[in-house]
Amino acid sequence: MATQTINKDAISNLSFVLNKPGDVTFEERPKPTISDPNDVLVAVNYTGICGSDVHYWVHGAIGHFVVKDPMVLGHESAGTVVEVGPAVKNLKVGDRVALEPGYPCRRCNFCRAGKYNLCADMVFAATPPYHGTLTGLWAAPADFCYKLPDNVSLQEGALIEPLAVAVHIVKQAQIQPGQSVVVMGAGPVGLLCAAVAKSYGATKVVSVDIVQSKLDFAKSFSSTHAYVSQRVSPEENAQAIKELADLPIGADVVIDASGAEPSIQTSIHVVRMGGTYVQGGMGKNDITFPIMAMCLKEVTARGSFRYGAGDYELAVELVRTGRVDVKKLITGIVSFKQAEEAFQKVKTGEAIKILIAGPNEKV
Ligand SMILES: NC(=O)c1ccc[n+]([C@@H]2O[C@H](COP(=O)([O-])OP(=O)(O)OC[C@H]3O[C@@H](n4cnc5c(N)ncnc54)[C@H](O)[C@@H]3O)[C@@H](O)[C@H]2O)c1
Ligand SMILES: OC[C@H](O)C(O)[C@@H](O)CO
Repeated sequence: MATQTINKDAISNLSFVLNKPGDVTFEERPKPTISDPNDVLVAVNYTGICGSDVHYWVHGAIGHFVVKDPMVLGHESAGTVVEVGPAVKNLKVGDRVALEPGYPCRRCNFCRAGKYNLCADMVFAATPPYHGTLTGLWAAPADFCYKLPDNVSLQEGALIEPLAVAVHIVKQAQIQPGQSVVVMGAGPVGLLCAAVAKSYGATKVVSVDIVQSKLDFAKSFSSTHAYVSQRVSPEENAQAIKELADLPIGADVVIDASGAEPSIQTSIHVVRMGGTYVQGGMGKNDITFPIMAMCLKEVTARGSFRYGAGDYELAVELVRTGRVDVKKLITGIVSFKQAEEAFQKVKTGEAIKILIAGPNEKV
């Protein structure tokens, strides 16, 4: 099959580049091309801002990932296919897709086992040294681009990435119908974890945060209960959560989507004997952790990192079927040239999700 193209030359590849902490510029970068017959070229329509983008913008590093050279930010994107490689079977020009932004080696044991998020050779957008998706054109393997159903918008498509993070966390938690779930943190990831937990059949979903307005939103979104964490001991906060949600023996599952030390400590005290705890939040590298409570309760503790086989497909399906209404998380949409202002709003906590329109998109 011959390579199809549309109007690619008319598309700008203006990109939002982080030069060093606090220093961002717009730059017309060379257009990517299809280098593998299985690749597609996508015009990026919308990109959400993740906490990690903000972290790189402010600090220039996350753990051992350090921005040493200028790097294009962004990895939560949806776009429109403008060119397909000759071997691509699943997509055609004009298809609207959610972009999965990490490309594993496909050959190591983790990749072969479907746990490709653990691949040591992962090439992940906007994780140094790799450029991100706040750009005009993006080249990607076609099987990491997920066609959006007709009833799912491109704006919703940009929310598939954080939703896939939540899907992976909830899968790690192995939630069963009728179970109780406490979610620490009511930022985008925590909110989406609560919604996915509910769609997995959890009947009590308690959101915990330190900000009342976030919890008000959580209640309107999908949580059955909300608790404002107090400046008391983790044991006292855990007891108050149990009383609030009528969970005398504790919650079946606790998910941390905050990364905050007090919240992680409270989690272990609020989970029931034999319950499950999943670490989704990324905070300090090391914290004080209540190992005795974990040991005596025989807690099953798991980590969760990005997403793996089937997670993007399920995220798209949850949106298609209306089980998770990601539209409600979109606080606003700004033009590409307003990207820095949007970053500022996310940093100050003024917005849940702001989408940045692609450089070729009219707002
Ligand atoms: N595991 C992964 O693959 C993965 C992927 C994306 C994001 N993350 C991480 O998930 C976390 C959530 O992401 P987000 O985008 O929602 O971030 P966010 O910063 O918007 O949300 C974190 C929330 O935690 C709340 N919080 C802070 N201290 C708290 C405490 N003591 N108790 C309860 N809540 C508290 C904050 O008020 C905020 O609402 C972050 O740590 C992020 O780095 C992990
Ligand atoms: O959603 C994916 C995450 O934001 C990334 O893994 C980032 O936190 C580290 O590269």
